[in-house]
Amino acid sequence: MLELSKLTKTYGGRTVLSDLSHVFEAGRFVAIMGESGVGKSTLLNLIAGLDAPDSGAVIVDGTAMAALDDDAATRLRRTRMGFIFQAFHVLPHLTLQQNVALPLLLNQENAREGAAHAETMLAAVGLAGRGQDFPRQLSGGELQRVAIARALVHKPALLLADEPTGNLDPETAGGILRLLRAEIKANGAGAIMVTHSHAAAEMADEILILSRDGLKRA
Ligand SMILES: Nc1ncnc2c1ncn2[C@@H]1O[C@H](COP(=O)(O)OP(=O)(O)OP(=O)(O)O)[C@@H](O)[C@H]1O
Repeated sequence: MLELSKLTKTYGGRTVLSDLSHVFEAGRFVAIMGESGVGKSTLLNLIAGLDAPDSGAVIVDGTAMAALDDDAATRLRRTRMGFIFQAFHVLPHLTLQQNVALPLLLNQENAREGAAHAETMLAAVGLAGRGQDFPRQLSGGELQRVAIARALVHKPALLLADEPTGNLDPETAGGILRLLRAEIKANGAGAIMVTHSHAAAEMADEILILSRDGLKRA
């Protein structure tokens, strides 16, 4: 369970998020939509711990993230969360198998088991036998499937995704989102997905709109 309590974030004197509170239930797939510049990515970054709020708290399973030291916060993020962010693209100099195994290695899983586990996950996203390929050999849609495999390989309780199908054609995007939904549901994971696409948002269990008044059901 993830609780946001009175989150406020300002940039250079401009308030982007003001006293925002919301409870995200475990295991629910939620889409967040809203006008450009309203603060959707900012909100996701605060939840991910990539940025800190000016005030308020991000509370994961009853623990306020700010109450943890850096190591504990990093550990919690690595084990409990998965990320599909534009900035965390697939690394070009690693094979697909190495890319997907990365969260497992960071979580101290041994390399051989990690590699086998990564291959299983690649197969689950339709890339069986491609583990030794490099990202340059893949299409945009295939790369996005690698990002999904990497985000879910360590079975996080919560997936955070920022425009996971932003640069894909509608048909490919639909396939990716069906896959994303199937994988999180198979793992019992929750997800928070920021998107401008109504078709993408329709794949979620619930759509929330972020505005100056906070998060409201669509
Ligand atoms: N690191 C930063 N420094 C300064 N201003 C920032 C920073 N990050 C975001 N902002 C500002 O905060 C506001 C919200 O940005 P954010 O990217 O969260 O909006 P968004 O709703 O995700 O927009 P879009 O839908 O266009 O991606 C914008 O005005 C943006 O310029």
